[in-house]
Amino acid sequence: MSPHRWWDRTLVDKSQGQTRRLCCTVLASGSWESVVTSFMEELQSGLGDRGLTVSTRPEKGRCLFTTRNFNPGEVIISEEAYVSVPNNSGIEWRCDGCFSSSNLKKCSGCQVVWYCGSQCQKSEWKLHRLECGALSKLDEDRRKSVTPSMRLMLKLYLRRKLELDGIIPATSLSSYKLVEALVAHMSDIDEKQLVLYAQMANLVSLILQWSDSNIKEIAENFSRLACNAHTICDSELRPLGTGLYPVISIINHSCLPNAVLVFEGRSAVVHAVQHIPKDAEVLISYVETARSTMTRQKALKEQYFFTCKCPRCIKVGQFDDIQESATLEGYKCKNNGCDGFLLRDSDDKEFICQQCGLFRSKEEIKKIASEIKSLSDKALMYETSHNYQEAISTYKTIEKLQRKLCHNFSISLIETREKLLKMLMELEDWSEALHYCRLTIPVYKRLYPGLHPLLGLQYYTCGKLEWLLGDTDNAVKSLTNAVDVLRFTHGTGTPFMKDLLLKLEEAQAEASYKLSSKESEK
Ligand SMILES: C[S@@+](CC[C@H](N)C(=O)[O-])C[C@H]1O[C@@H](n2cnc3c(N)ncnc32)[C@H](O)[C@@H]1O
Repeated sequence: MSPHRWWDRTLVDKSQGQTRRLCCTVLASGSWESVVTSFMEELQSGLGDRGLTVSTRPEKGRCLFTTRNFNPGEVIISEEAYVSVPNNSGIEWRCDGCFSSSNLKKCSGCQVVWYCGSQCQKSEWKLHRLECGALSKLDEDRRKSVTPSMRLMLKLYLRRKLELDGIIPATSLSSYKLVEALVAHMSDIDEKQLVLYAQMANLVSLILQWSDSNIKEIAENFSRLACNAHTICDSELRPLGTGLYPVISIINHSCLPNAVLVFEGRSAVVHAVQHIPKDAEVLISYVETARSTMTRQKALKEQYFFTCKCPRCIKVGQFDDIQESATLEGYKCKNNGCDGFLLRDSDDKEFICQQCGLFRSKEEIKKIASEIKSLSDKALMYETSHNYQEAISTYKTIEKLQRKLCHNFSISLIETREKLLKMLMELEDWSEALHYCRLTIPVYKRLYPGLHPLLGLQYYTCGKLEWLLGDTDNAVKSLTNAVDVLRFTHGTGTPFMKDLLLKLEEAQAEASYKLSSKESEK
């Protein structure tokens, strides 16, 4: 029997068996339908007070709809993580409670989990007491091989146990029932992935050492996590960990979203980024929106198993979509004064500028692209070994070549400039960092129109650099631009936003002091 058939049978048959087993557990009296109905009623009543409702659409499954108007910047919903883990790797660790990376001490019991102090340790103790017991029984090598994804799964099962034992209460908006209701896409994942989930499930079961643990169910939950868990980021959108937010996970995707998901500590907060009328679907983006339709659709299909039919995606193949893709991921016109986009000619031998008609040879493009490729491998090597001087000089050469090859609004060019900006900031070369930051602003404005956190954060970086360099007037302008976006995407009450507003006030005060000093000198 081929492994494929074996997996098909095991997972599908056991899945049905498991669904029945759970029904029986939940159903002391009444039918499965009545359990689902009462669970949905509870969820609807929990959401009703917030002006939200869940409805189901054949092509999307569950969807989150509004039952009132939401203004730009308004919080649509916020949710604590049902379970979460920091992205601890062999080189970087964070506190399990607040994800901070300072003053960490290892849990003396399991030697796996870190805390920044007794407050975080205490707040996590109910769950960690069980996890610590399980991890402590492992030998050192096995303990070291416990990945964040495996810990997330362990915590999921331990939280379910605490809920069943009545130690952590289940509520209408936070319960394992909501986790079970999340899509798992078991019939869509390929055999290789199934085998991987099964191997991970085996390890989780080995760590839990529960006589009734069900490998198939754990594997299915791994698949659930893959399309429902969120990367938890700090206010500047740097990834810190992973969390499962079962209510926010009801929100579907659009490449033209009307809402954005940000994090305040481990709490997930969804803000409206435009006026959302009553009876509209709340939509966030699951993928980087500044990509061509083909790239976005590929990413959505691979991880979430659907074809997006949002207003941007239905334009696929139309002239403006082709233009957008060729600008984002294509080449530039040979004529430096022209900002046209290139398409292949009918013989597929050359590229033709769609604005001025100038030809560009495929050979020339290939040559520059292969130079960039070999330099990129080198630059990455320098970067990962923290040899920033060499990395910067190599990325500068890449940037020069990309300016010859790619359209001014190309993603690869902006990615290189972003890398240079980050490394130059690391080396405290503020003036060069500002040079690259300023180059990214017009591109960000085009790539992220409207209220997008990445545009706001880029203005913020620009403003900080300008202020550090004593260019107070421009710092005020950039920080004002940052506030104009981020007060909608991040709200105004977070420590990050309070700090930004304070910085803006200080920059404004300094600018007016400088102005009055100049006037009194006259
Ligand atoms: C995080 S869940 C969203 C909630 C989901 N609709 C449910 O019923 O639980 C992600 C899954 O929802 C579906 N989905 C999300 N956005 C979609 C869209 N724009 N079109 C079709 N399906 C979508 C896909 O099946 C995807 O894997």
